[in-house]
Amino acid sequence: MKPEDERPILAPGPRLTPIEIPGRDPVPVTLLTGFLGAGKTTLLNRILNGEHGLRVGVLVNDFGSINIDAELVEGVEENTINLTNGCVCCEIRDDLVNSLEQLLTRDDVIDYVILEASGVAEPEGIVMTFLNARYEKLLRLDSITCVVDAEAIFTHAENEELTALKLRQIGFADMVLLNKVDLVGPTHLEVIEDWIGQHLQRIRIVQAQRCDVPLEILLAVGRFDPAHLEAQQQNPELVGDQQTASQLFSTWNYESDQPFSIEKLETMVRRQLPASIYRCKGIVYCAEAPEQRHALQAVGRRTELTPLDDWGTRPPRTRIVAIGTGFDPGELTELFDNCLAETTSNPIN
Ligand SMILES: Nc1nc2c(ncn2[C@@H]2O[C@H](COP(=O)(O)OP(=O)(O)OP(=O)(O)O)[C@@H](O)[C@H]2O)c(=O)[nH]1
Repeated sequence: MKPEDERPILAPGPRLTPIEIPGRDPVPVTLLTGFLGAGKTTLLNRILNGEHGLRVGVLVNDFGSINIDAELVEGVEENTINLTNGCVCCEIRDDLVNSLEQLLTRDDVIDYVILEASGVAEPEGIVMTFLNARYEKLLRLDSITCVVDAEAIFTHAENEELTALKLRQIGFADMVLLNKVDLVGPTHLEVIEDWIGQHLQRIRIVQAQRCDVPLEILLAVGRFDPAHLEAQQQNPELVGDQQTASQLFSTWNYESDQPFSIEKLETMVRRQLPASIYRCKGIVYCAEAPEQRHALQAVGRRTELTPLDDWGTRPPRTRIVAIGTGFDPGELTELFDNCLAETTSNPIN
């Protein structure tokens, strides 16, 4: 392991007095990693809706000033903490630390913690936070599952930094969920498994559609292995010139009280979203169903617009984020503005 002063981004920080709550065992923590849009929230919801009988505390981190993921996590409002506007691996590490402490020192005991990292997060930095001596009596890192999008894993492969980040997310995990197998054929799956095998050894890979795997391989599995972490920290395939998420990615936010036309929005996102946008997601106010919230999901140009619950007492308001590199924010705003229901001139062709 490198000395701490050489790892300004990755070191856990000098918080060395262990926190202890008498009579409480360390709480197991599962870390969900994986690139933007791979299926982490899908997996989180599957776990939360599964039959495990655990009181789960959830930390969700979105990169961008609007945390859409927190709105897409199903049914654990009071135990969900949003970590917004940065990445828990670096920019908002203190928020992660504070939120963890808040969750784990509450009077009403949490049995399990799941952290969904943002899709741009460097996993090592987060792992080092969990391994801080301050938490050795408070939590136990149980496992790190990396979700991989079988369809999009090689998208933008020409961007070496992006590919290196995806590889690090896989390399620091103790299990890979090769997800979205419905979108690719068996040969492509073999190519991905070979690619992972060429760079990394002994990584368990489980194929899945919509992250549908048994809970038994996800929770309380005790898979985290410090020796594997140490080996990966020295693995020449994974070390490299790590940049912070905000150096590598730009975010764009959109908010509006005016309703969208579902049809215009879907068509625009499918046909006109710039290729430099890796991920776009949001909660949408639609003219066709004004009482109901809709979730907009786009990974590349693959798009889903799905109805959620009613707005209820919340004022209807669209909030969308996009993450990518080298796009023109003004152009993006114009594209979305053109999909508002009352806009008559729409350049979509
Ligand atoms: N076809 C298909 N779509 C999937 C599968 N799993 C997830 N999706 C869709 O992929 C999109 C992204 O899924 P999320 O679970 O939000 O991905 P994520 O990793 O949490 O995304 P970020 O948090 O933004 O990085 C959504 O539209 C999902 O419905 C799958 O196995 N097959």
